[in-house]
Amino acid sequence: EGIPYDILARLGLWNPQAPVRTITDGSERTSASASDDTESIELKTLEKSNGTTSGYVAGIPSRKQKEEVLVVEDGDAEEDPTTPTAPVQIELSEAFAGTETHTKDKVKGKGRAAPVDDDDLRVPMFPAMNSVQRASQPSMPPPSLIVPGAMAPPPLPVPKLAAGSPSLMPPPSAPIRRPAGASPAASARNAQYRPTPSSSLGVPPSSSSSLGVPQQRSTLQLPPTHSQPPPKPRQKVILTPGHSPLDWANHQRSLPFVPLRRITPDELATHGARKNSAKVYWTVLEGRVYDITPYLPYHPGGEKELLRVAGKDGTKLFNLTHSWVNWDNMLRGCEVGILVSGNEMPVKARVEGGSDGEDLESMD
Ligand code: HEM
Repeated sequence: EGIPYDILARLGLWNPQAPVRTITDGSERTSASASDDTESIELKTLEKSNGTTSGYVAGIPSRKQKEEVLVVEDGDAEEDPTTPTAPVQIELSEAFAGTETHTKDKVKGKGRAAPVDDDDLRVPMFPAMNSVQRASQPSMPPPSLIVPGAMAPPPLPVPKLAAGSPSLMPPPSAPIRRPAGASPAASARNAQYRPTPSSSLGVPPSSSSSLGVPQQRSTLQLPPTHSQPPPKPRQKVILTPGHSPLDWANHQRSLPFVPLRRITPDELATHGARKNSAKVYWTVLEGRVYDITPYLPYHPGGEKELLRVAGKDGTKLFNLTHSWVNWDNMLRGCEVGILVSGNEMPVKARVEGGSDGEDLESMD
């Protein structure tokens, strides 16, 4: 058991040239000093009590002997020699003045032969590795780790953050990717979240174009459709107050009933947008003649658009514009007759040159 003393000697924990060695060799007490005599006496006592000198091997004292001798040096002969106290430090300090001290526990505790083992001696760094104190003295290792004959721990790599360091590449410049269709204002807003090229903490830019990968479109964006031209902007007409569709529905019911009559294209033409002093406008939807004059201020598409069909058949244009509109129901109170050809008119009416006063019931 125990650590070979040659290893202890290499590690500086034991010096064969130290006075301690002469003390343990009881047969060589010829030119001892006063202190040596005292130590020899105590050694004899120990030999008596133990009855053996088994701890002495080739002039190198065993650890137990060292402890006993150290107890003697401590001046307390009755102290338990196995008590883990500081005498070892005293002895080693005297043997190697100016060098590092080691406690007995470190040698004895786990029976290890390497007191410089980092697992046992690892202590928190002070100053810290990246502290200002260490930076001012970069070559000075921690004093608690100095062991004679042992290598100092290699300095931990400290990252160099200084600009221009040849070991570090400069941060790549972040390409500014602007999505298609983004407004300059939106790009300006997003710019504050984009890492600047000078920032070393920014996320490295991922330039997909440099990798040959086509840039992905946003999944929220509708696929482009080139089959149809873009629709024209809707021409919204601001209706005057009190002329909403609901208002028209109420107003239509209040219109007086007009007996339906046969209306020729010539009579229809007299109710057109031009040369109409009466300002009464008629139109035809699927053969039925409607007076659209009261509806003009209610038309969501505006009066101008509605007057395009005044004095003529407006079925085609109506359906091209809004075929979904239920014109039959909307213009029920505005109906004035049915469109007939000139040949369908009675002879009397044709001779008289008009159909005014001829309703459909009288013609039947
Ligand atoms: C002849 C009887 C007509 C009636 C009863 C009528 C009725 C209506 C109605 C109810 C709407 C609203 C449709 C909706 O919001 O979905 C509308 C919108 C419109 N109408 Fe007419 N319309 C008539 C004739 C015309 C004509 C001849 C034109 C012109 C060619 C026209 C042009 C428009 C336009 C452009 C709109 C869209 C207004 C908007 O965008 O809000 N309408 N019309």
